[in-house]
Amino acid sequence: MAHKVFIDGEAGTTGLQIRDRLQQRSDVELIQIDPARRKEAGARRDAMAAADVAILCLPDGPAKDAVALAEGLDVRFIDASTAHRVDPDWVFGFAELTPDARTAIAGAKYLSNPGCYSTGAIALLAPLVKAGLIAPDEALSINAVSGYTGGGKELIGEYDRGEAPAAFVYALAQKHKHLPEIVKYAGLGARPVFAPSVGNFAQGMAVQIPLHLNGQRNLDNLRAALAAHYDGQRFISVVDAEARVVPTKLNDTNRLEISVHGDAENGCAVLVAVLDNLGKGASGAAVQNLNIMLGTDEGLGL
Ligand SMILES: NC(=O)C1=CN([C@@H]2O[C@H](COP(=O)(O)OP(=O)(O)OC[C@H]3O[C@@H](n4cnc5c(N)ncnc54)[C@H](OP(=O)(O)O)[C@@H]3O)[C@@H](O)[C@H]2O)C=CC1
Ligand SMILES: CC(=O)N[C@@H](CCC(=O)OP(=O)(O)O)C(=O)O
Repeated sequence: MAHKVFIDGEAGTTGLQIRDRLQQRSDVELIQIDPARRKEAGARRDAMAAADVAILCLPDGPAKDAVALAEGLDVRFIDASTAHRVDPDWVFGFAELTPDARTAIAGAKYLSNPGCYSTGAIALLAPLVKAGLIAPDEALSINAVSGYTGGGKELIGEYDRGEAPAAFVYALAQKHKHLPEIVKYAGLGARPVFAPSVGNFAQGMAVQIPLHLNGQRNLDNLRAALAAHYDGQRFISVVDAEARVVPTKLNDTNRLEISVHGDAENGCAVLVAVLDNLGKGASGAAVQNLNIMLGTDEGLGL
């Protein structure tokens, strides 16, 4: 029998991409509501009651409301928003993070999907903190460039109407919503400085972490620790450092690629993660998590 899945926020950027990935599948039946009623509490509760899994592709407030709305229902959640990512009652859906992550995801009733920038930053930092090559309390900085779909319908509208600049840097007040999850899941004891930016391209991102080399921390050891952590993973790999890193390289895939750049003589390095903000950074990861929760092949539809 097909698994019943309701995408709350199906008309949004993340929701549409999840729907595209699921609607061809015979093992999944999408529960849909009349678009005109898509924000009505009653219609949404009925849809959640009929579903095995509800995928929330909503802003944070409505995502919290949706969980409250489902009180008493036998439905599992995947929340694509930031609302529950550091909530201890929710499983953080990053399958490649730890050896037992997939077991936790498979058994989750409440699962939060990682943020796009966070996916890149945590993918780079967590293995290196664990390997002792980055101290948890080290003063770190993270730079990133994202396609504009990361800003949802509102920012997409600005670019579509020609009202947005070719590129901009933002969130410099250090209150970006991804910082708490980066600190928690990378295993940091101090908040990194985060400077994201947006460019005039729809999808794709590159997350960069500059590092000074020292003692054990050389380019080979950094690369070896990351390669060992992701050895055998289907969607994350360590690749050669190219002169140009192109943020759109992995668009329309669920992949994330890591490269280690730098110069031993100068003692400086930059770690880079490339991913599609709508792929491994959102909708692809949500489908990967759904597959693990349903006990099907992790890469189905990806
Ligand atoms: N875009 C990205 O790269 C990523 C997004 N996310 C997260 O996913 C979530 C969705 O983001 P995104 O798809 O980009 O956003 P969009 O703005 O594209 O879509 C949000 C959708 O939610 C709907 N919505 C808003 N309020 C309500 C409500 N009260 N009840 C029901 N539906 C509502 C909107 O309806 P309407 O159609 O009327 O506007 C819209 O369809 C957010 O929490 C975002 O942070 C996570 C990772 C990456
Ligand atoms: C380009 C852009 O605006 N990006 C968004 C992050 C993407 C997103 O919505 O992230 P989560 O839902 O994963 O937290 C931002 O910086 O707020």
